[in-house]
Amino acid sequence: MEASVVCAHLRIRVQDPLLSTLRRRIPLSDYRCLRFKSSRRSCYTPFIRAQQPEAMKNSNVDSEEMKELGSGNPIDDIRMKQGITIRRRPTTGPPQHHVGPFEFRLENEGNKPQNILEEIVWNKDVEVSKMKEKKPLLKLKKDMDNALPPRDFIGALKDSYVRTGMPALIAEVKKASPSRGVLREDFDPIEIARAYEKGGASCLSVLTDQKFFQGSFENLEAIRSAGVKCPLLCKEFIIDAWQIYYARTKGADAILLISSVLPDADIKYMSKICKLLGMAALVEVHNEREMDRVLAIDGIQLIGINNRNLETFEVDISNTRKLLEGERGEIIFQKDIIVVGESALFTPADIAYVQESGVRAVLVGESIVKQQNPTEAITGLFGKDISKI
Ligand SMILES: O=P(O)(O)OC[C@@H](O)[C@@H](O)c1c[nH]c2ccccc12
Repeated sequence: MEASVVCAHLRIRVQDPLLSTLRRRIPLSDYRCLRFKSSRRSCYTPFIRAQQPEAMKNSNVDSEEMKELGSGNPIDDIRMKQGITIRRRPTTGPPQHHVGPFEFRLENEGNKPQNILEEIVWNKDVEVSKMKEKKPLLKLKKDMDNALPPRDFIGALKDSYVRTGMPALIAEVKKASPSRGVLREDFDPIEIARAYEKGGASCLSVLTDQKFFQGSFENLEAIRSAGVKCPLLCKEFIIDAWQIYYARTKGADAILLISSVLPDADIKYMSKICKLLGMAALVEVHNEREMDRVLAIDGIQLIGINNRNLETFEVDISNTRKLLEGERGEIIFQKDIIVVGESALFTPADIAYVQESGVRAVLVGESIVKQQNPTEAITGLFGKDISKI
């Protein structure tokens, strides 16, 4: 007898000796401590999960049932069901796979991130653990008493849209990116922030990731302390609620939640924390599936459609249009959600295109940060001086 089961990355064949041993010889109560070495395939070491799925209990498991069982790991199951391809960093050894009642690791499988976004997230995991150790949440909460008060990020976008009839601008203070390299050598964050404000930006986005974007929390704090009035988005890869509190202590008024990284439960929980702290959450989506997930969550007020795929770096501004067509656009309209068109916007025609698609705000970095005079760059991008409207 042989059962063939498929999981995310591989197909394994569980051979007869293993299955029949499972059926005949193992008392159910001993499942948790057993470990099998497969003599035929030395590359994997399946062992039995502590909790037995119901279907295993009658011990007549055939290949079809095995397929139905799912991974048995609730967190992985949820992520998979929601189409989240970005995996969290395995803490030790190669990643663990789950097939029906089995957990196993492939000894030869590299413990490497599959794409740049995954690499960033894994790196962030290590970084945040260290930061949390230095400053546990209780201490951090004390720092929040001294933080400058949060400002109305969404209100600023709405006011600007109503006033100008053009998408409100979230201008990004961005030195470099993994896809474009260094965008500006003479990078003075405060000077750039002031220039953006002068050019008519409603809000600013400040990259804080050091390793991949050459950003920092010092930049965020410095811009806030310099008296720049535009509300500030902390552009960070958030994977832990601790980071939201940290961003608040550094003067952030909004944070980014990336739906290809975070399951629905995290998005719900983290956006609630934002509300409690008086901050906004910009929830980023890149495809229809992510958009549908986010639209099904109550209380989401701000959605960003990224025209850049963070896994492959491909850019396509028609993505904004695609995700706002038909029923999705209707729901967004009814819920009065503000949609932000993100990335790869360079010309007045690009701005007009995303506005016609239904966005009320845009998030722009490269095209304005690269130019010597960012104030004039904004006028060039919109085709007019939006600071005077
Ligand atoms: O520089 P651009 O192409 O104008 O893009 C700005 C912004 O949309 C981009 O930096 C961005 C969008 N979502 C992100 C998530 C993480 C890091 C960066 C981003």
